[in-house]
Amino acid sequence: LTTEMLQSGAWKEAEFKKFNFDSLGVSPGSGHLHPLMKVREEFRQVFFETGFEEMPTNSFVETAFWNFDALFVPQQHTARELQDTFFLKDPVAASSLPAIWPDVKRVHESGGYGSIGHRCPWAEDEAKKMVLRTHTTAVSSQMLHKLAQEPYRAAKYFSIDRVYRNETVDATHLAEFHQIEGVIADKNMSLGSLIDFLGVFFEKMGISNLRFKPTYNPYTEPSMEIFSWHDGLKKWVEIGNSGMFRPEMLRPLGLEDGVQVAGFGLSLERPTMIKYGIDNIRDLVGHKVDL
Ligand SMILES: COC[C@@H]1[C@H](c2ccc(C#Cc3ccccc3)cc2)[C@@H]2CN(C(=O)Nc3ccc(OC4CC4)cc3)C[C@@H](O)[C@@H](O)CN12
Repeated sequence: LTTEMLQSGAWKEAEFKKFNFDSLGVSPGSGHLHPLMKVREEFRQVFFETGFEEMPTNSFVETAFWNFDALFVPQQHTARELQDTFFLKDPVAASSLPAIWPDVKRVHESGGYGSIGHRCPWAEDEAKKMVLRTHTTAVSSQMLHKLAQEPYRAAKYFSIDRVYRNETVDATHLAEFHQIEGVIADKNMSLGSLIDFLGVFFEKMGISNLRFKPTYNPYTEPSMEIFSWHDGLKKWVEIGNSGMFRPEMLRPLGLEDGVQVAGFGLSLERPTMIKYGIDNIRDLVGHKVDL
């Protein structure tokens, strides 16, 4: 049946076969997950397999309190300056802070729980500022605070979501990237058990032969950078960061002495770019994505 047959009326004399309503028809070009979402799904399955529950990370905006202060990040830390953090203009600040803020202030200014603190001034107004979260640890701190409100239980939480850093962008860094974070709360958690767990976790992603290097994070002590030998590049590649959360963070959140919490993190973009052989992050995200 053609346009000409319809226009000339020739269709009236033509013989047509019966319409087959059971035919499948031409399959449409199907959609597919973005590479980042494919790799995100792989990590999510590994977390579920290892008994983690997913954290609610739907709020990109957090107070500086949860993003920094509750993590024992001093108010004078450079990470809290405009060059590293996106501060909101509206609303510029939260109207109030969680009830635990006096204990957080005390630990920052004069220590506690065996710590000498930062011995720097701590202002409520600084903690009330609204920021685009610079790490998903801003959610982990709130989840640990909630956990502390219940009778003690061991818990494993994870999140894979967007975080924002006001950094200069280059071929492998954008102001927005995805952080993968795992947090394990237990009464028998040690650095050794964290190292063992990380070996199991990364093995499930096909990454073995890990090496650990001491490093510094404001909210974890000890802290370790995680490295893996990359056969293609013939060199040790930094694949993440980890550590034991400090008592100066855990105790003001309400977690009792004896509860240890380990945490680790990596980005989603780096493994995705390596897996798909993408050199420039703009080929992964942005308007010109021809997959
Ligand atoms: C501002 O950038 C931070 C980001 C991102 C990162 C770093 C630290 C954390 C963290 C944490 C943490 C620590 C303690 C407690 C809780 C969370 C999360 C993401 C990656 C972390 N990194 C990173 O992802 N590298 C990586 C990961 C996987 C990978 O897979 C390959 C197939 C083998 C390859 C590389 C390391 C570097 O890329 C680093 O230069 C960039 N880092």
